[in-house]
Amino acid sequence: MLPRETPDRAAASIAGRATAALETRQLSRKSGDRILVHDVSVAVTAGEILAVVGPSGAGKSSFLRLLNRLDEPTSGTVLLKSTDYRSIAPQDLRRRVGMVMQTAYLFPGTVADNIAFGPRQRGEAPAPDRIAALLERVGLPGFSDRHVSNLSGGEAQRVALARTLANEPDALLLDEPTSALDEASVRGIEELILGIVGERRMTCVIVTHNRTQAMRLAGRTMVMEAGRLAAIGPTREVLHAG
Ligand SMILES: Nc1ncnc2c1ncn2[C@@H]1O[C@H](COP(=O)(O)OP(=O)(O)OP(=O)(O)O)[C@@H](O)[C@H]1O
Repeated sequence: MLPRETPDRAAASIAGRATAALETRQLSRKSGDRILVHDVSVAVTAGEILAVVGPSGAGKSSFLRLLNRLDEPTSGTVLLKSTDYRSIAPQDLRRRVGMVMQTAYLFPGTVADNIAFGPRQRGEAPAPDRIAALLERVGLPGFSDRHVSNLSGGEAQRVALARTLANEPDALLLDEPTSALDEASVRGIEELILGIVGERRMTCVIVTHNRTQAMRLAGRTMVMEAGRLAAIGPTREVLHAG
């Protein structure tokens, strides 16, 4: 039996839902008999960073990939600003929910070509000024004409972020975005993430194996174990309890 909700709790839960920019409802994915993600319900608000931590193989990346339908849920769904994401056209969904992976998958060409890619697909080629402004924002002024093969790992991650920002997403999904970088680049990328999420009021979900990174970035943290949500709460409480 479900626990009964008191009127206060019910009101709080309705208020929480009203402000949730991204919400999963009993989100699950199986592959054959294998449970990758099971029954995860969580709501994230605009401007909030939620960290997802847990042991290797716990389903963190699998969970993230469900949030923009890179993989399809077996059951449950995701709401984006209260709209079921299954009713959003895939191209629009990918624009609204940007993703940056551990390694930046840039295609051969210049930095500007990469940043213009998303908008161009929608017939909205961005002006050079706009590309320059995005590059300025990610700390790469003057990089427009650089070929991506000449970028360091940290620079490539900054370009990946700028490419995502060019789509003006509502939500940003980050899968171990700094784990392939040296320590000096890590802090720079973390500051960038904090800055852009705050100023654009984006919703951000970051998978990280690095607990101190979760402390630095995320107000709340959820712990996954064997595909399930094992704990969620303020990062300090959750990680100190673990
Ligand atoms: N498409 C798939 N089919 C079957 N099993 C899969 C598939 N994708 C992932 N898995 C398995 O599901 C489990 C969860 O994988 P996932 O990559 O989501 O975990 P993770 O918590 O992100 O791990 P890590 O921290 O090592 O990256 C793992 O055991 C993985 O081998």
